[in-house]
Amino acid sequence: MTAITVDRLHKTYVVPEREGGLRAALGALVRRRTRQVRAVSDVSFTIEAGEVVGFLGPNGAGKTTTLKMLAGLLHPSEGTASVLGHTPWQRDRSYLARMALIMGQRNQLQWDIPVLDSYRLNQAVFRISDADFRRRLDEITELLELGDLLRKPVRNLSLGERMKCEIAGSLLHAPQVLFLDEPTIGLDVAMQRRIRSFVAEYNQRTGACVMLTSHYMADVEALCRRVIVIHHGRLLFDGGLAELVHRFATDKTITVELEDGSAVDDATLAAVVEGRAVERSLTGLTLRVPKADTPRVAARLLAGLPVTDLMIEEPPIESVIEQVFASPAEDDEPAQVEGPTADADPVEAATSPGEGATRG
Ligand SMILES: Nc1ncnc2c1ncn2[C@@H]1O[C@H](COP(=O)(O)OP(=O)(O)OP(=O)(O)O)[C@@H](O)[C@H]1O
Repeated sequence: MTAITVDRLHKTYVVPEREGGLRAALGALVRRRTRQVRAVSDVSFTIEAGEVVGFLGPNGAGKTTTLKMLAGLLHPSEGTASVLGHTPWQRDRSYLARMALIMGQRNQLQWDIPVLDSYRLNQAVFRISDADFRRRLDEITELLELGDLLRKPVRNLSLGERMKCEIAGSLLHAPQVLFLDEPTIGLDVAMQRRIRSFVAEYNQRTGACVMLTSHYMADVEALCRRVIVIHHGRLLFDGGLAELVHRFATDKTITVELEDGSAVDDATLAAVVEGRAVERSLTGLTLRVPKADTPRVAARLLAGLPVTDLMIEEPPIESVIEQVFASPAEDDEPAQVEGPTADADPVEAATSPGEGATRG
């Protein structure tokens, strides 16, 4: 069953443009200049129920804007989307009760009151029965090891503790679609791992569909078999993680172990690798070669050096992604227009009972 359908979605922000100085400020009162920032351009994809999909792109690619549209916080400029059969920006109460947007850099919980009190607030907002609330809270408390944290005011929690409590609070209404925007940002490696395994567990237990943005490739590798990559607002790739590496990786890494790594002199090594850059280690060496040259270079290494072991690998996902993101913009020059300054998006500015779980 398809959970999310996005069809030719566009979002252009209209932002006021002001020059410094009194003269410009006075001029702006009668004649305002605005600039259009194209954040999302013609993006289409579908996601099936139960899928966990990585939503990748460099800073400013349009990920958060897309997630905000799907969570109903922003109206698109053009295009349509359907999530669980709802049009997100219509903000039906029944839709808000079935999804959650969790942003690593935003707070949902009330700063000065104990975590549990914020959860009680969510219970009232989402009309969760006492029995369901207790059962879900017990389950999540155990999985995330929340323990005593529930009684502490949020301001006394560490970043990692707060993030665990934020995630737990956003799941008490048992959403079927999760939009996770950098849920592990700034957390130490152990906490990242804990959150990752919790998301995997939640997905397996409930069959919820998850869209995840993260700059940590470990999150993506652990959770997502499929990735959607956007760049400059446009969809660049939609497919398997392995396929992404295969399609975009131009090089392979060859690592060899040598009988006595340090004994190979520079001149011999340079001749064998034909002057390529080589990284030496205590036990051998590593070099990156274009895919097509891999068999020939491997053969030269085996013939020319005292090799005890040889490995050929795809480059790490981080470096493949870096390569993908390095591709130039097609037409991302912001269009300059003159006109009235746009007000804040009415949906984004709105407050409603559902906003407890859909912060922007
Ligand atoms: N409220 C806004 N008003 C004007 N421009 C905006 C607004 N929000 C985002 N943008 C612009 O839209 C583009 C896409 O931003 P968005 O936050 O969606 O990217 P992102 O992929 O989530 O980036 P990051 O990884 O840095 O969070 C950027 O050029 C950004 O400056």
